[in-house]
Amino acid sequence: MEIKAEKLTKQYGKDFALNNFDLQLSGNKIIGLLGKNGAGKTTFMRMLSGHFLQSGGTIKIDDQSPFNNYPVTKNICFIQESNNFHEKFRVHEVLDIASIYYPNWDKNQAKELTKIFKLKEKQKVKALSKGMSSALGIIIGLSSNAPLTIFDEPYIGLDASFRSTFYDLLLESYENNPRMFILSTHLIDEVSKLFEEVVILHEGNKMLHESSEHLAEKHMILTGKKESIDPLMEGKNVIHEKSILGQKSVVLFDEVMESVPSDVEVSKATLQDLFVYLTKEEVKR
Ligand SMILES: Nc1ncnc2c1ncn2[C@@H]1O[C@H](COP(=O)(O)OP(=O)(O)OP(=O)(O)O)[C@@H](O)[C@H]1O
Repeated sequence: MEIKAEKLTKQYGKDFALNNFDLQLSGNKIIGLLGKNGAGKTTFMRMLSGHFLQSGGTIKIDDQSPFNNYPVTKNICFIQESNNFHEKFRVHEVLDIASIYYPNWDKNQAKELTKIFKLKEKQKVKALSKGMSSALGIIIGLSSNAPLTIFDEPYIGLDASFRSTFYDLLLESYENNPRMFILSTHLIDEVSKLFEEVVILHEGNKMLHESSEHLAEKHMILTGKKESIDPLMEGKNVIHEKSILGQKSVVLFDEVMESVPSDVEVSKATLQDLFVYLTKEEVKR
């Protein structure tokens, strides 16, 4: 699966939800799509899923536009934050409809996951709690076996234990049937270990697209006495700094330093922290 967005733009009145957004994704991997509230993540995922048309630019999946194009969209399963399954249906009916839409639907997997998430097949959608409704979306996302499966914060209402079950199942499903997953989340620390690649959207544009490995390599935290740290910061891209009681800690981005003085400690930031530092308003990149 090859995704290519070029100068992708979505405008609402005078406001741009996406503005000349370029992105290329390919291969079977789990990709984290991160961004602050309003960054444009859902807008991008909706266009990727063919739900609506862009105002400008192009979006192609394997060289085809997804909008209104079932041969493309049957291979895309988009699970949204609030699933909006029709209230009059029962759980098994929602699953039956999904099984017709998605050509690679795995009925046994859906049955097993329904048990794991403790959903009753005969229960009506309108009687599902928020967490149960999220679970139903997750069951569809995983059982669809769609070559491109997109989860937009699919865990609303799910408790920590079921969220952890979801992450385990996602990994298991990926290992059994490698495909492209795009996962948009604000709970970055919970899932960062799953991401092979990370995309950060900021104010309707791409701020960063890196493999997790490269992202770890291209930054460093330096901690030590202020006198030792200050000279190391000169001319460097410092995305965060803090000082406590004469001890200073700085985060350098896009910088590789072969060696540091012996009294300076080198460590790595979590993805969550990097995300926060990079998307803070005062950071210039
Ligand atoms: N239907 C709409 N009409 C007008 N503006 C919209 C509409 N949908 C989205 N927007 C605007 O587009 C921008 C991007 O919204 P989007 O939902 O894509 O962001 P997001 O990154 O998914 O945010 P969140 O993390 O809060 O879900 C926001 O400024 C939002 O207000």
